[in-house]
Amino acid sequence: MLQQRSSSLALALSSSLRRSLLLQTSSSTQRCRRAYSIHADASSGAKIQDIDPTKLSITKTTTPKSLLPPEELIFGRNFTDHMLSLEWTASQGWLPARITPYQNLSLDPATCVFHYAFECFEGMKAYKDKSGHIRLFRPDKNMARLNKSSARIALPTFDGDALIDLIGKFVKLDERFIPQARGYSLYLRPTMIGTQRTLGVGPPASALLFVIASPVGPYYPTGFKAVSLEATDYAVRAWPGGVGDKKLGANYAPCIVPQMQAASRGFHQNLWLFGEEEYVTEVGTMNLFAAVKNKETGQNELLTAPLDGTILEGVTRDSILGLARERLEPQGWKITERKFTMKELADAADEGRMIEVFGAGTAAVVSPVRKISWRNRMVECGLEEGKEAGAIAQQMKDWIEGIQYGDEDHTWSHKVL
Ligand SMILES: Cc1ncc(COP(=O)(O)O)c(C=O)c1O
Repeated sequence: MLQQRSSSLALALSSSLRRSLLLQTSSSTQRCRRAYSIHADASSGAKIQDIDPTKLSITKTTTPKSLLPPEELIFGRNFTDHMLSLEWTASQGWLPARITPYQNLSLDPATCVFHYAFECFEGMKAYKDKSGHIRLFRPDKNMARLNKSSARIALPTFDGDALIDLIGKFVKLDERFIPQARGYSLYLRPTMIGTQRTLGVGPPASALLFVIASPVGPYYPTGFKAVSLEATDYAVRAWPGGVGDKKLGANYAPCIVPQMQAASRGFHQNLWLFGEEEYVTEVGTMNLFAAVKNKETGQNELLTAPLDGTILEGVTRDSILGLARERLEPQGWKITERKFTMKELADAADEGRMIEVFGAGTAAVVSPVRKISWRNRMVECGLEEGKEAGAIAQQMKDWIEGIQYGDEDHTWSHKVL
C-alpha cells in the first residue's frame, strides 16, 4: 500500500521547470556565473527570484502515518508525513516553495544528478523543549554551509533565513513526530540536486532543493559507548584545494570501502590521516578533538585540526570550540586549532600526557574514543578501564544538549514560532 501511495504521488517537476529544461539556455559560462551570483543578479534587477517564504503552498497528506514507539526509531529509516520542495531554474530563480505529502521523486534517467553527482546536503536537527516549543540548533550555520557546497558544484545559492523560515513551517506541520524527551529529535536533511536532463557536462540550468525529516532517538540509548578507530594510511578522503570541506554526496560514497575494511578488523570507524606527516583530520561523519598535556608547558590543551579545506566545517566542532574558549580557557585550558600528527598522539599516550579523544558531530554530539589502531600498534586514548567517556566529552555533551533542548537560554537555539 505504501508503494502504491508513493508511486501515485510521484513528484512531477512543474511544467515551468520542464519548459526551462527544454530550452537551450545561454552559454555554459553565463549559466555558471548565474549559479554563483544569483543574489547579485537579483539586486541588479534581472528577474531572478530568491526564495520567497510567503509564496509557500501546503498540501496536507490524507494518509497520516502512525507514530513508531520511540524505542523503535532507527536513524534515517522512517520519515514524517510531509516534505518541503523548491525548484530553481536559471531563467526564473527560485519558484514558490511547496509542502506536500512525503513522496517519490520522478526524474528522467538522463538527469545530471545521476551522472555527475550534482548533489549536496545538510544534516541538522529540530528538538522539543520542556514547554513543547520546537528549537533548531544554529540553523544559520547549516544554511551557510549548504550555500558554500552548492556554489562549489554550480548549483544555485539562496537566502538562508528564508529557508530557515520554510523549514520552521515544515517542522511545525510534522511536529507530532518529535518525541518530547531528552535525546530525541527530528533529523532534517536539506538536499539540493541538479535536475537538468542532459548528459552534457556543464552547470545545471535547473535544480531541486528538498527537505525531508526523520525522527531519531538518543545515539547512546544506554549511555556513552566509547568507539575504537583504525587510522587509514592507504587512502585519503580530501586534499588541499579539493572539496573535502563541502558537504557533497560525492565525498561520502568513496569513504565506505575504507570504513568497511576498518569494520572487518573490528573497528567502529576509520580515522582519516593526511600526507606523509600523517596529520589527523576527521572520522567518518565527525570532526576529531584530542585533549593532551602539552609536552613543553604541561598545560592542558584541547586540539582539533584547522579549517584548511580538508575537513568538513562541523557545526558541532565550532560549538565545542566556542564553549571551550568561553568556559574551559578560564580554567587554564589552551584551545588550539592546528595541524597535529598521529605520532604526536601516540607520543602523548606513551608519555602519559593523553587525557581524552572524542569525535564531534550532529548525530551523537560527541563520541568518545577508546583507542586508535595505527602502524600495527594501538594508541590508548586516556579512558580509564570501565569508563566510556572522559570529562571533557561529557561536559561538552551536557552543555550542547542543554542549549539544544532549551534548558540554557542561548543565541544558538532558534525557537520555531
Ligand atoms: C565528514 C564530516 N565531518 C564532520 C561532520 C560533523 O559536522 P556537524 O557537526 O555539522 O554535524 C560531519 C557531519 O555532518 C561529516 O559528514
